[in-house]
Amino acid sequence: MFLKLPAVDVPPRPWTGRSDGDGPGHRRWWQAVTASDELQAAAPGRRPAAVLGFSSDEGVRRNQGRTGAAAAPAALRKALGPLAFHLDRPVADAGDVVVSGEDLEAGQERLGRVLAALLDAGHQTVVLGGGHETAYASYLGVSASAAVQTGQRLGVLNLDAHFDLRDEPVASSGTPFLQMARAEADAGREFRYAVAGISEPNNTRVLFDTADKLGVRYLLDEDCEPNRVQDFVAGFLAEIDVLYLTIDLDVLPAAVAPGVSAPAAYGVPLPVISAVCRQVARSGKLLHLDVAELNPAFDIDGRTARTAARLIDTLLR
Ligand SMILES: N=CN[C@@H](CCC(=O)O)C(=O)O
Ligand SMILES: [Mn+2]
Ligand SMILES: [Mn+2]
Repeated sequence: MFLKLPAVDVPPRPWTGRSDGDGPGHRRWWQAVTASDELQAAAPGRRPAAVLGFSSDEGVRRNQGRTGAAAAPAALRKALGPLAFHLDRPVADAGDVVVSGEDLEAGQERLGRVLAALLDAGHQTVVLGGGHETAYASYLGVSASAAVQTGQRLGVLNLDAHFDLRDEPVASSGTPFLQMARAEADAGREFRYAVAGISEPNNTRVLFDTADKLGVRYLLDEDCEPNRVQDFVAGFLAEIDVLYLTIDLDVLPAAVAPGVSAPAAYGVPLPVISAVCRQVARSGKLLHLDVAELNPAFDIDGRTARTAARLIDTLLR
């Protein structure tokens, strides 16, 4: 029984990559990924993964950043394609939702509808952003999913140099978590939001005050020493049932993540971020994940996309 999904804007295309042969021992991601027309409702057991692109620049443009993130889903697939496939679950590509012109809100709603359908059919979902306005699109899907609607406690863990809690008249890549806080309050739920990697000089006093008012748990980039991050994440996971993990690639040092709107002068080292991903994967609580803010136009050697691809691979183990 194939899954009927709400329409995407660009259907999945065949993946490409290096070929060492056809046998299972030679398998790479591009040979393993199937198109979403082969997506089925998940049988009990290891959840199949579904990848969905959110091609959007509009949030970054509204937030006065350097645009280019609309090209990120394609760049992320290109970086994932040649990786050796060691996962013990199938992966399907559901195509892309594309933000056309300035209508960010309509695009976020479309993404949310497809995502909720994938989640409710039992998939481990991965959204390839987009600027960090991707997070609000992800939230629309996650909050509409049966898991959250039936009362499971949702936690949002953001790996980011920024709070993205801006109070602005229009939504942007700087506002998604304040939008979520308001939506959760409207739904009568507690907003559980934690951020690791906050750069003090890159967030104003107003943003810290907003975080404190909302009860946001955060760890500064300079405090992201391995044991401390592990305790921080473990404490957060203990209070929730299902996790939405969002990785803003500007949490990483500019040397490994130059291709973002706002490269980090300090950044949290990749081994620390990777350890968080392993911890989250092991927890069994990961409902949904996304990666955001990749800007291929500034991505020297594809470093940022390669790093993101590796983290996605780690999270699906
Ligand atoms: N997505 C959010 N971006 C940051 C950008 C900061 C900067 O450009 O320095 C923010 O709004 O805080
Ligand atoms: Mn950021
Ligand atoms: Mn962000």
